[in-house]
Amino acid sequence: MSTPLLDTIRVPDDLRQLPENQLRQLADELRTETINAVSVTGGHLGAGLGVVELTVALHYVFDTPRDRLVWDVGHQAYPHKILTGRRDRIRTLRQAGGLSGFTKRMESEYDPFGAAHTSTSISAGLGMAVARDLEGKTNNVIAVIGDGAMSAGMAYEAMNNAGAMHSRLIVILNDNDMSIAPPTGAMSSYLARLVSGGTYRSIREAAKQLAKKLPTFFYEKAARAEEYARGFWTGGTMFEELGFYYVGPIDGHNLDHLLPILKNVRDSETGPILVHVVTQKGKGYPPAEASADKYHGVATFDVVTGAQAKAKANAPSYTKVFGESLIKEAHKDDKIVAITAAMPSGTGIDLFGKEFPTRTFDVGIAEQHAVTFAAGMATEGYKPFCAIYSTFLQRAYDQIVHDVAIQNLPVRFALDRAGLVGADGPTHAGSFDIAYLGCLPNMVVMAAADEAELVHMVATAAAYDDGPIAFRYPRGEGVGVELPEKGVPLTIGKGRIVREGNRVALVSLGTRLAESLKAAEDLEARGLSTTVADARFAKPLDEELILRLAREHEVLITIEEGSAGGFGAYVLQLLSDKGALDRGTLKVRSMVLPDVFLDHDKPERMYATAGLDAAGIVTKVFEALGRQAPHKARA
Ligand SMILES: Cc1ncc(C[n+]2csc(CCOP(=O)(O)OP(=O)(O)O)c2C)c(N)n1
Ligand SMILES: CC(=O)[C@@H](O)[C@H](O)COP(=O)(O)O
Ligand SMILES: [Mg+2]
Repeated sequence: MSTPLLDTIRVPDDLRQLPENQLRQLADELRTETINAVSVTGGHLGAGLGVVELTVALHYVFDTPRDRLVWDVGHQAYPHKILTGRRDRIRTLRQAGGLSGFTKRMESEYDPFGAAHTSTSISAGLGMAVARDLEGKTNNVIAVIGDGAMSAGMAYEAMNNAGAMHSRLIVILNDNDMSIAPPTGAMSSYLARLVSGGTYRSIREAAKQLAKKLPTFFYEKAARAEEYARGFWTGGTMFEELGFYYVGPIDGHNLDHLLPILKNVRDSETGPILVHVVTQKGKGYPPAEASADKYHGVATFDVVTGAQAKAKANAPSYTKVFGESLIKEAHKDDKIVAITAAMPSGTGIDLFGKEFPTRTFDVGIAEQHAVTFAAGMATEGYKPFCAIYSTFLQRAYDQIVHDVAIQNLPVRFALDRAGLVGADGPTHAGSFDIAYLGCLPNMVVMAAADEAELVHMVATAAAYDDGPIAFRYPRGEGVGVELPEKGVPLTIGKGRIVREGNRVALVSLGTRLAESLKAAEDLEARGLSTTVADARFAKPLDEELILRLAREHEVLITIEEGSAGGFGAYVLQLLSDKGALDRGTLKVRSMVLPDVFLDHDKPERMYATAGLDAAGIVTKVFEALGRQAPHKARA
């Protein structure tokens, strides 16, 4: 479909020149362009489609970028990117060197705040609003937050603060009654009651709501624009109790409603204001409307049929292996329960939930609560498996330290998306968990080298009752090894030798094992006999194994999919504490992710950039030996 009107818009200033009656057409073209772009790049689709009209209306009514528009998460900001000077690069979304899939300050002045984790927008917006007040400036600050993101504690901390500050902050609650999965929790039911049966506040009603509170509201004009009348709702909302002016719910796809209300909100002098906008995730694209959860994040797809390109899987995903292993363990032990923070399908807890609905808890986007909730269950003899992406567990660090580790409670942390994740980029990389968990007393930290190892680690965690235990595994499919019939608990703190040599020792933690084995082949062909060990545990370390490898080899290299301060650092500390570095013959190197936030790309290319592939390992060995790599011997 052609996009003649959209073709005339490069930046929002162009959009603001249009007469209002052309905005409907612009929104339709913007929706088409969003669908077409995501069909070739893959990425987050449903959320963006749901805010097309809102995006047009916000840029039309507000003076962006002078007015600050903060999108929560940023996964819904593709239409915003198209309207803000990035249309020419929109088909590079999430590709190497291309646009980020989220808002990013470095990318555009129209992205005043970067995001990707949820529920930060009200805090950031309030900070901007208060800074504006201190500077005596007059620009608007608008935070757009979803109903799912509204389930996180941070959103309430921000509203609590904003309600008392009286700063002129505008919060748009984009309520599509969806998180990634259907939303859970009392807040979700509360919002549903406010929307009650899909009826929206008409312009007249919204006008009355605002006129009561906002002196500048042009009630009569707005009332004339009303298309239909409904009963006037008079109750107070939770948001009003918190100190916000509340207006809504409003049909977020109806520009005739959105525009006058946003204009009035813009022109009011009071605050904070919350505009409750009701939208549909996936709006305007039938396959996405029919299955909002499936079209939250998509692979490339056929626009006509909606069919997504599915790469042929050579092995089950780690996520699925985790979910199925946990089910097996739970059949043997009825104290096992599973907890997810709004990521049931992403973590495989959806599988567990089908088998054990009463032992599955989706607590909403609330990682901090998930961890302390798990701690509480552990005090009563339950065996909680808290399945959280490595990057999102960062949110719950104090809960891990204060509620779990100090009390030595046996909470099991299943850390999916460990290491580099690819298209979601640095905000979603699971880079830090080895460092942030390994430094905690009482904590056991494991990393699976392949999917079979993961099965055993689930069994290990199920059997281990002496304190907290974590195991990490990456995004995507396994390496294709045969899966064991059942998991067998590992001996805590014991690694394994995978290949024996005598000159170089490669000690891998996690799924770099495959690259370590490739590197060992290469080194062997260049005349260096190489041992490869799978450490399995970052904590406690297999001291005996590591000290033996240090004694018996000239070069010892640690390899991990994590930041500095992790496994390599623990090994170095052990070697130095035990005097293994005092002899002067041993050459030790640790291979970790570089001290930069790596931009999105294919994970394997990112690992190559980081030097954490077979070639990088070989290079590191020869660097340690202080010489160039010789040619490989002929086979
Ligand atoms: C801290 C954190 N936890 C989990 C996620 C994963 N996540 C991304 S979007 C999303 C759902 C957000 O729902 P909502 O705010 O309603 O936005 P919608 O997609 O419905 O537009 C979740 C759970 C995240 N990005 N950040
Ligand atoms: C925006 C967000 O945080 C999620 O949608 C995330 O992108 C999902 O990642 P996976 O595709 O790895 O489940
Ligand atoms: Mg939502």
